[in-house]
Amino acid sequence: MHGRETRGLNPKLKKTVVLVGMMGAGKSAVGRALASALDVPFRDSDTEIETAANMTIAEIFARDGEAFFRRKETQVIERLLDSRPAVLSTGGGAYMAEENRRMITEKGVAVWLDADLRVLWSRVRHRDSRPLLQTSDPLATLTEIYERRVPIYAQADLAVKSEQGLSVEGMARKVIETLMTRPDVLEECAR
Ligand SMILES: Nc1ncnc2c1ncn2[C@@H]1O[C@H](COP(=O)(O)OP(=O)(O)O)[C@@H](O)[C@H]1O
Ligand SMILES: O=C(O)C1=C[C@@H](OP(=O)(O)O)[C@@H](O)[C@H](O)C1
Ligand SMILES: [Mg+2]
Repeated sequence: MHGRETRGLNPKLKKTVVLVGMMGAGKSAVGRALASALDVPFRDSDTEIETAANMTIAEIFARDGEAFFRRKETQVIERLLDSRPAVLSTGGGAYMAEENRRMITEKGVAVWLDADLRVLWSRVRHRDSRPLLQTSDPLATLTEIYERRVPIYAQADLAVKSEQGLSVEGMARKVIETLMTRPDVLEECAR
C-alpha cells in the first residue's frame, strides 16, 4: 500500500486524523502506514517531544515528571493541529485531557484504535520504553489504566477495532475504510 495507489482510489484528506488509544494499540505504527497510504505527513506527538527535549519519554518522566510531559504534549498537539491535514499519532494519555479532546475534535478527527487488553499486553510486555508500565506488576497496571481510560476513548469521533493477527497495513486499510464513511474527513476524488 503506497501513496495514492491505494486500492485504485484517490483519497483526499480534509482534516488531520488524530489517532488515540491505549499504549500498544498501534497509534505510532499504524499512523505511519496510514500517512504513507494517504500521502500526507506523519507526526507523532511523543517523537516531537523527544526531539525537542533531546531526551526519551522515559528520561523526561524521570527528570521532569509526568505533569511536565503532559504540558508539553498539549503544546505539541496544539501546534501540530495547526498545520495542513496530516496523520497525528498521540501518546496513550493525551486524549485524557479535556482540553486536548476539545482541540482535536475542533480541528481534526479523533480515531480510537480499539484493541483489547490481551492484544495490548502482547504488544507492550517486552518493551521497557513506557514509564507508566515500570511497576512491579505491569499487567495489573495496564489493566487498571485500560479500565479507567476506555470510557474516555469511546468519546472519539470514530473507532476502529484492532484484532490480533491483523497486520499494521491491514489495520491502516481498515482505518481508511472507516474514514471513507466521513466525506467531511476523507473525500474520494476522481483521477
Ligand atoms: N495490527 C497491528 N496494529 C498495530 N500494531 C501492530 C499490529 N500488529 C503488530 N503490531 C505491533 O505492535 C506494536 C504497536 O506499538 P505502537 O505502534 O508503538 O503503539 P502505540 O503507539 O499505540 O503505543 C508495534 O510494534 C507494531 O509493529
Ligand atoms: O499511555 C500513556 O499515558 C503514555 C503512552 C505513551 O505513548 P504510546 O501510547 O504511543 O505508547 C507515551 O506517551 C507515554 O509513555 C505515556
Ligand atoms: Mg506511540
